[in-house]
Amino acid sequence: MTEAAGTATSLATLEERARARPEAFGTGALIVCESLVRIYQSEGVEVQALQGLDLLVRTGELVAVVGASGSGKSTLLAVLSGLDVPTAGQVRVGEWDLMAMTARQRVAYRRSTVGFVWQQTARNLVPYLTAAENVALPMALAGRPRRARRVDAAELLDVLGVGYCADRRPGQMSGGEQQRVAIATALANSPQVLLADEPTGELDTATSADVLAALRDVNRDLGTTVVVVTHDPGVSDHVQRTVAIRDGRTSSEVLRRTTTRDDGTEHTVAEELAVLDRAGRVQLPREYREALDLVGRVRLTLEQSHIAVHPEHARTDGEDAR
Ligand SMILES: Nc1ncnc2c1ncn2[C@@H]1O[C@H](COP(=O)(O)OP(=O)(O)OP(=O)(O)O)[C@@H](O)[C@H]1O
Repeated sequence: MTEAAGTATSLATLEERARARPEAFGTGALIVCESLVRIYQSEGVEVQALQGLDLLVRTGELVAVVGASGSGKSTLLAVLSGLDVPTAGQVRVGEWDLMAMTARQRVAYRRSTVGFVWQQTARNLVPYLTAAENVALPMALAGRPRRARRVDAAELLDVLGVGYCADRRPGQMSGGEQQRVAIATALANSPQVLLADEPTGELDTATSADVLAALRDVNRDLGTTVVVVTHDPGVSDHVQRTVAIRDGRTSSEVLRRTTTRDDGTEHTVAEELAVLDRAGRVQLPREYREALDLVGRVRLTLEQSHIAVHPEHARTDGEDAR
């Protein structure tokens, strides 16, 4: 082999290796949470609200985040909304590095990039302003001219199906109407991301379904990326992607896909997947652990198409020890 040919070969090999190198975590995602940790100090006791949470959300997705009380859902949303800063990890929304923003950038981020809807209807709307005035308020703060504010506010209320509430104050509307006006208000400055923390927490089942449907409409019709936090596991029946948080980490996801049968009819399939984190950790569902009495150490074997987990004292040649 000539020297030139040898050089060409090694260059090609290097190029191939470079191409094969995995992309950086979160490349192409709108929201990137990587190994997020949030530790609170409360009366001398440390509470780890987030314990290395990874989450990626692409532009245009609607994601529900579910989990038991205390699992870290609200902490995650407070971080994404720019209200709280994690103790460690990386968090990015669009171009914004939320770990490294100045106070001024934080205000700009909260005004332009994200909109929020909270559980408490009273926290979302100013009680002495009408629905139209509430929606127009963030537009005024952003310097939008009065006439444009009026037109855009009316249009947003129509999109949310509450145009008829334009001249009513929050006290003159039902809980569901107030939350839909709150969504319109959160969308006033066309944020890329809408964050909703238990927006249906104070509503009955039927009204909750309406508010979730409104979030779906906003996601589909306006293209806004939506992250909605709820303790209601039933939400996964209404959205395509549900991320479950357990002990401050993403533990599993339910994905719903609509497929078309040969006869043209559509049906939806929901599949629950465990989440493998960046360090290779996966959380085994409690039912599985209890069924096989898995505690402490387990034995892993690599099979051709899967990895098997055996109780420590089981034989791994296909036949369990008695
Ligand atoms: N400001 C704080 N100071 C101390 N501990 C806190 C603080 N905020 C949250 N925590 C603790 O962090 C953990 C996660 O709380 P977080 O509110 O994120 O959970 P959650 O899943 O939203 O719960 P819920 O559904 O009850 O609102 C809990 O143990 C909580 O007590």
